[in-house]
Amino acid sequence: MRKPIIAGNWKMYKSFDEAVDFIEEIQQEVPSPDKVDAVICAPALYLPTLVVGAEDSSLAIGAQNMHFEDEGAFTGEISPKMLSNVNVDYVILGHSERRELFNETDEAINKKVRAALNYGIVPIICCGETLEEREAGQTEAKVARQITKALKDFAPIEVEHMVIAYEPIWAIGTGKTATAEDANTVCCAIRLAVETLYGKDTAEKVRIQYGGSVKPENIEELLSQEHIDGALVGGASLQPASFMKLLEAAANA
Ligand SMILES: O=C[C@H](O)COP(=O)(O)O
Repeated sequence: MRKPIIAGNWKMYKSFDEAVDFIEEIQQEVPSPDKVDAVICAPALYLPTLVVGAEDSSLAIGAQNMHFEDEGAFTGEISPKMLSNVNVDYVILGHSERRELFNETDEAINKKVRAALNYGIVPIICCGETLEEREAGQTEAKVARQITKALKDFAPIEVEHMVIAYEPIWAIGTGKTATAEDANTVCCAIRLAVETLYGKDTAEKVRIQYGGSVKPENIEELLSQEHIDGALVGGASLQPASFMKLLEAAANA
């Protein structure tokens, strides 16, 4: 059985003080890493402070994006080497907001995944379809294409430790969730895409999260699905109480 992983994506929300208070409030309550991996992906500016704030707890801290180069003339960017210097454990890559608003390509995401692994940072690789693509019956082909490109040229042992997040774009921040069965079907298609590239053993080990209006009310049903191993959570990760409920549901799944 794959261990569940719940990752909060704070996006561009929270003041510095709110972020510090959140970590302080939950850090001793986070369930054991034997049961669930708990991650908060915070704005880059706050990462070093939050890593220190969470260091005696089971909570890991992640970034929401990074460049693929170690260093260089890339104004405004943050490198995997920099994230590693401040002991960041995870990074979200290829979120639909970055793909759509900042023109991130599959090729760049593939390079970022490579760079994250080079520094021992676990990538959370996002994929998902628009409403138009869903209505045109293109969902599974779209996510398989995104994952095939993002996972190009790795060793199976590297792929096992990656996390994939299936996030239908129409479900993000809208209150609309894919049904648990539909989400499971797409996560199964993603696992098959991984199997095609790296074989069944590897595909069985990769953890696949669902994301898109996940909240305490729907997490149990989502986690009860065979191919859903956790959640990437926006809105419901912003309040300590709702984030803790998601962690508890995953720890007891
Ligand atoms: O990365 C998180 C997703 O974009 C989901 O956001 P949401 O839970 O607010 O729908």
